[in-house]
Amino acid sequence: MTESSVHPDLWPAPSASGAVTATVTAPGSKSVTNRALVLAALAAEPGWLRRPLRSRDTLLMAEALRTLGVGIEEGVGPDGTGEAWRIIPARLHGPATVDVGNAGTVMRFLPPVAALADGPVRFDGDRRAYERPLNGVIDALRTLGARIDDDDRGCLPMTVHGGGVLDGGPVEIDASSSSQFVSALLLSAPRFNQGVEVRHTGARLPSMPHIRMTVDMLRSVGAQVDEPETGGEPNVWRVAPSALLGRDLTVEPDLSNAQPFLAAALVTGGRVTIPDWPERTTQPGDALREIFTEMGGSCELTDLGLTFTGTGRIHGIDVDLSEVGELTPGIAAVAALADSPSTLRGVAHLRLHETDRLAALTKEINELGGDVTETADGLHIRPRPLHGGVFHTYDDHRMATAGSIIGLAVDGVRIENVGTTAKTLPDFPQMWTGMLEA
Ligand SMILES: O=C(O)C1=C[C@@H](OP(=O)(O)O)[C@@H](O)[C@H](O)C1
Ligand SMILES: C=C(OP(=O)(O)O)C(=O)O
Repeated sequence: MTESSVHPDLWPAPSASGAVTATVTAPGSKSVTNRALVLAALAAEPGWLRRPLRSRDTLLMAEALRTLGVGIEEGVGPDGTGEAWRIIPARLHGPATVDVGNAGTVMRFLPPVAALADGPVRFDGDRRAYERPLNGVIDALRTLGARIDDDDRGCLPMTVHGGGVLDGGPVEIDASSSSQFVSALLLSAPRFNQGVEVRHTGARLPSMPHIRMTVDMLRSVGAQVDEPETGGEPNVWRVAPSALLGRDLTVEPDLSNAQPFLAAALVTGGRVTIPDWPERTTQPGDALREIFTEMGGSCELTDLGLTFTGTGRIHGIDVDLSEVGELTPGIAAVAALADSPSTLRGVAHLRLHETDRLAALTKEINELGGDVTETADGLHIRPRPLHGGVFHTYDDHRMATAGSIIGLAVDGVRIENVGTTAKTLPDFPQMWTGMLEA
């Protein structure tokens, strides 16, 4: 187990002296980068990954794949522009130890890859990673022919005893606690002897855009996928066995990490542009265009990117966030500053994220004078005048950015361990102060 650190350091979140006007370039998407790395590692030929996100979660993914034998050369692209990684697939092998940190994508996407490796692969990670559900992946892999030693606990640490090949075939899983169970099985499935048929049996399935992202990216490297949204059976995904192409992929900016910057325009009545906002995307962050508009701004997608303009007034919202759960902390922060109450629904599974996000948001906003209550599947937020204080972050990058949003409007907010943003956005403090000085 890698210890999650206790950080005595407190970062004074800067308040905004007026309307923020800035252009902020968001680094690459975590979810796209880590899917692209897995697919490139499983391909039949080398590929390129341009503008990859360089953060804790993606560097852990790259390091784990290297440990399994994959070549990943970090450098600039063939035309000399921007960062590009060359990924050279190779025979996957153990013995190896994979550190997943607290990355859901690493702890869920890599066990199926390890099942295709020759030799034992041990998985370990942060203390919190031991508590995050993995049973959907472990049970499914056993059904599909893998041997896994997890002391029957259904979570980390564990060892996948890869046999070099995996049968694959039909499997039922309950992915109501994380969409990543489904994505994990689909991503490696072209390399299973029979491919896979995943049938989700649970009552709910969160984060559907992330499953769409998995399906889209599989298809873009040549995989054949049947899925519910293009005429397939409800709750069933099928991936045929096939070789995967090595591609040249440019990673989109991380729209969920663009959230705090867009929120700054909303909260201060300013204007923020995020260049390279994709016209079409499976990223859940695209929903911010609608959600933040409803909360009091307007947005425009042009050749310059997405420009969001605030009005200086923030309205409460009643919204089901089950599809876009990772946006919840940022929306809760804005809602705490609104002129009317908000209800955020459909996100019970956030209790199993980096921290219990529903409990953490409730406690931290209330300690600044707020009035937030937890519901069975979300939050009620009644705005109150807030005051300064310490905003604890529980090793959760999105708690740190949420606290910073509040700090724009409330003097004296200090963020505990702002460095935890390195999970997906290592330069956050500099980007944030840069935005305010622009
Ligand atoms: O597949 C992915 O890249 C992700 C899926 C979602 O997970 P859950 O379905 O567990 O919420 C999301 O919250 C996470 O940040 C990234
Ligand atoms: C839930 C998140 O991360 P993970 O990929 O670790 O699940 C997140 O980034 O909000």
